[in-house]
Parts: sequence; C-alpha cells; structure tokens
Amino acid sequence: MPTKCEDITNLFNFPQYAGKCSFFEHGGSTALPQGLGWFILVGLGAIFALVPTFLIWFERRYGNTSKDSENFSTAGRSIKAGLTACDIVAKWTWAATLLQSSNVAFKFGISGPFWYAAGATVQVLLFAILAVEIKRKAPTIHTFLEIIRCRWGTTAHVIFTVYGFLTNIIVTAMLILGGAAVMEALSGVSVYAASFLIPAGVVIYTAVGGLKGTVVAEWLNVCVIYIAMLIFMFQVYATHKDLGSIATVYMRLRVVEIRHPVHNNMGGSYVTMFSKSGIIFGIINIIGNFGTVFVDQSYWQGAIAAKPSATYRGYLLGGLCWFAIPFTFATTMGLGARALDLPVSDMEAKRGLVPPALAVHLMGKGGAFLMTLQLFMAMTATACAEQMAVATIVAYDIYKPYINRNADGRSMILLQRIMVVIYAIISGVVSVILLKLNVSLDWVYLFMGIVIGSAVFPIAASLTWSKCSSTAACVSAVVTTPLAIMTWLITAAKLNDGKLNLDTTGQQYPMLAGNLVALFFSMILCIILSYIFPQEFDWAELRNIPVIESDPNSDPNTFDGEDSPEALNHVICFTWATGGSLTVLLLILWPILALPAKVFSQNYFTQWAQPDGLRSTIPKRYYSSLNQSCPMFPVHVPVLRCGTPPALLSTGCDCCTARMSCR
Ligand SMILES: NC(N)=O
Repeated sequence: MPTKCEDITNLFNFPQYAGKCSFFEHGGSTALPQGLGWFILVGLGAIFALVPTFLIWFERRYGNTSKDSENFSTAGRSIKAGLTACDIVAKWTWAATLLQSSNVAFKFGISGPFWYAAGATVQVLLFAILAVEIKRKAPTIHTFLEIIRCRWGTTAHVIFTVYGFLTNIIVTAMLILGGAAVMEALSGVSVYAASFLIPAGVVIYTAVGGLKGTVVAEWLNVCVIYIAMLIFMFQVYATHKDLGSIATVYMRLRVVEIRHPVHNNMGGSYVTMFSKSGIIFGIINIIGNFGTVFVDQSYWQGAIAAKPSATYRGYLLGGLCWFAIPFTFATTMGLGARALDLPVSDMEAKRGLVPPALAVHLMGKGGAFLMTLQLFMAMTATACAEQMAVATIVAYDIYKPYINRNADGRSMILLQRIMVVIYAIISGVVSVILLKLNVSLDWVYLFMGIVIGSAVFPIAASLTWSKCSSTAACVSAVVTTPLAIMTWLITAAKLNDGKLNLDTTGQQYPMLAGNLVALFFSMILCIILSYIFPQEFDWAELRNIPVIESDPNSDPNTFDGEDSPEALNHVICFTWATGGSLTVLLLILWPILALPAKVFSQNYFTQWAQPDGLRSTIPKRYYSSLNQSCPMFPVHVPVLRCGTPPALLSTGCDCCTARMSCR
C-alpha cells in the first residue's frame, strides 16, 4: 500500500491520476472557468427565478387566484396530488441527497445508497398519515406549531418553535455547505460568496409568490434533477468508454476492493449488503430524517397546501418517486467513482465532492456544468421551501399570537416577505460560520438527529394521540436533547482517549449513540409521562384555529366529495396500512432478502443496479460480450491479464475483451 502521494498509481492506469492524493487539488485549475460559476449562481439564478415569477404573475392576472394572506401561506389549500408529489420530491432533494448519498456509496459500497434512500423515504411515507390527519382534525392551520399551541399552551409552543427553527437552519446550512463546496471545486467561485448567492436566487419568487411560488418553481427544478441523473446514469452504465456497462462497473469494483477493501464489509467488498458501517449509517440516517421531516414546517406546509384528497396520494407517490433519486444517483456516481479508482480524498468525500469528481472524469467541462446545474436546482428547490417555512412560522407563531393579535392579511404577507429576505441572509451567515469552523456536510448530516430527534415523537403525537400531555411533550423533548448531546460527546471521548474534535465527534459510534438516545429516550419518556400526567384532548378544538382571511373558494371547512371529512375517515386506514407496509418492505424485507446473496454475483448486481429503462436501452451485444463465465467473475476481466492485482491472477481469468483496453 503506497504511503506517499507520489507513489500512488491508478489501478486502471489512468495517467492523469498518477501521484495524486486528491481529485480537486488546492490551487489547481478548475473544470469550469470562474466566470461560468458566477453565471450559474447569478445568471441562471435570475433566469430560474424569473420563470416562476412570470408564471405566478400570469396565474394571478388571468386565473381566478385570490391574493389574500391565506393564499400566500397555504397556496389556497388546493394543490393536486401530482404537484404535491413533485413538491415533496423537490424539497426532499437536498444537496446531501446527491452528495452525501454518493459519499456513503463511495465509502461503503452498494449498502450506502440503499440505506440512504430507504432510510429517508419511510419518513415521507409515514408523514402521509399526518398529512391526512391535518385535513381531518385541523384543516385551518398554517403551521404545525398552531396545533401545539392550541393543544399544549404557550410553554410547549415556545419550545417546539425553537426546534422548528433549529431544523430549518440545519437543513439550509447543509444545502449551502454542500452546494458551495461543489461550486468552489468545479469553478473556483468563493464558498463564501456562494453561501449568500445560493439562497439569494430564490428570494424573488418566494417573496412574490409565497407558497404557490415555491410549488410552481419546484416542478422545473425536479425536471432538471431527473434529466441530469439519467444522463449520468447512461454514461456510467451504458455508454462511457471507461465504464459503460453494469458488468464493467461490477468487475472494476471487485478489483478495487483488493486495494481498498471496505472495513467491516463481507470480504471487504463494495457489492454486499453485509456492511456494518452501512447499517450504522442507515440507523443514523433514519433517525436524523425523522427529525428533518416531522420537525420541519416545510413538510407540514406541503400537506396544508394540498387538497384533502391529494395529501395521502401526493405523499405516498412523492416518497416513492424520491427514493429513486438517491438510490440511482449514488449507485451511479458513488460506485462509478470507486470503479474508476478516482483519487477522491477522505475529506473531499465528506465535503460531497465524489459526484463532481466523477462528472468531470466522464464528461469534462460538460459534466462539471451538468453537475453544477443539477445541484443548483436541488439547492434552490429546498432553499425556497425553507425560506417560506421560516417566514410562515415567524408570522403565524410569533407575530400574530405574541406581538399583534389583530394583524390583518396585508401585514402578515408583508412580514413574510421581509422574513424571506432576512432568512436568506441569516442562512448565508450560518453557513459561513460552519465553513470557517471546517464543518463538513457529512458531519452535519450525521449530527442533525442528535439536536432535533427528541422533538419527533411529541410532534407526531400532537396530531395522533389524544392522551399525550403538555408536560410529557415538553419534558421529554427538553430533557432528551442535552442527554443526547452528552451521550454523543462522552462516547466520542471514551473511544478516543478523551480527545474531542471534528474527527472524533464525527465518527459513527458517537453519532449513533447520540441519535438513538435523541429519538428513543424522548419517545419512552413521553409515553411514560403521558400515563403519569395524562390529558384527554378533544380533537374538535383544533377546528377552532382561526384563518386570517376567509376565501369562499377555498374554505377549509367546506370541502366535499372525495375531500370531505367522511371520505378522509376511510382514507386514513388505507394510509396507515400503505405507509406501514412500505416501511416494513423498505427497512426490513428488502435488506433481509438481499443478505443471502452475500457478495453479489454479477447477475445479482445487474438486477440491483439496472432499472427497467436502462435494461431495455443497453444494446444486447454488451450483454453477450460480457456474460461469458469465468471462475471468479462471470464476465471477462481484461485488467486481470494486463493489470495489477496479483490475487485475481490466481483465479485463472486471463481474458481481455475489446471494450476494456489496457493502458
Ligand atoms: N432529504 C434527504 N435526507 O436527502
């Protein structure tokens, strides 16, 4: 194993990577000219801001849309299922969805994308239950905190408002941390400038259009995200000369595992679900994402904006559509980068630079541009939803109840617009602070559940469990957060001889311990305290939460037909059953059924990595040329004869295909 950078060679003899310890060398030339980086941030930001702004203007001018404050904060509670699903996909696709998922694929192999995708899909599927409950029990709300205030009073309201803001700031900071790092690596644009320009791009249409503005913009963002993902996927698995087929990716991964085995994976392999680190990441991921869905106003806002009958359809469909993004993208970019033995350093991977590295290798400047554009779309879609969420909380949970009880619709809209701008600035400042502290995307992603995980159960119970009391909700959240932080720090100190820094606190075991305590201790405490200090809440009280302006076209109390309360009473059982079954399928059945495959054969890997679209598109001749068997690899492995790993030579495979030439 080489110890000095100069001694490093690329396993597949790509000369450009000889002697390199990192892909994006500091001070080296960037894939894109800096001017293009600025154009993406400012120019594209402006173009993508103008399109939704125009559409909103058009709808107001020629449609029959009300301009009142209810419409601004709730999009008239009239969004249909397709757009609701699109809204979910857009705001749940963070920079981390592309970058962190690829990081765990690069580190842990195929289990990384699976645990990332499954571990962050189930929350959306289960949130469908709360989405229906909102319409059944509290159809007039604007924020989830209004339910808390109505049920549990001011103290609880203040406590959970703090958790709400913490969630918004953590999610926004992660967006900007990942996005700014990629912008800098690919174009040389300053991370600090990017930190302010990324949230600035969406301020215009969020402030002009309110919630409807964000929803209109999101379909555009989602289109670009999927198209870019498909282009990368076809490059890696179908067309590129260095990879270009599932079999080649598989073979190369099997070769790479000899030089870079995955610690704690079966056989050190990248193609197995027997991955201890993968499962630990999965548990942390599940807990953290319960926090960022259930405690984030923007997901409640999506449900509030939906027509009653669109809630469960939109969330179930949105969750399933979203699953495809991290699963496919990371299985493509993370494994692709590994399969080429790209010299991405550990720190670069933690900052989210695995996909940009592969994009540059595959398509040069074009790949860098496509990656930047895709990421920009992911960031802006979530940034506008977070800005709107914060603005709505400030207006409906601080200004109206505590500062001006008689606030009218005009002043509420004005305040929300001002808050959109202020929050864009605050999020830039927070990101700059985190960048100065050298905090990586990976660290924040694993850490998020420790801070907000304790609020998940009480918030979910606020709409599903009538006996959960204010004392239980407040005490369980407030006691558990410091306990989770202590557990995390003590575990890090114990495992590292008392040394506490970003490296030691970012390790898996301390993060796992803190996350587990945050979610489960708070849940157990909340249940016990609710039996000791019970409350019997009458759900009918939630129907008294007032609207500010009453619009006869979208009065939340007068929905009928499939949107009526009676129809929703039937739907709730279906939603529990579907959300629950899909959760069991994704988190238990699927991974268990993959275990007998141990280290995947090439055929198994092909089924795993190969969506139907790709299967039908890859020319048959690739299969026929690659599916001849060989003792260890059921395909021809040119690198065995011409290349390096001596261990593989003993397998007796000495065949070269024309597709993989020795350099
Ligand atoms: N939205 C997530 N967790 O990527």
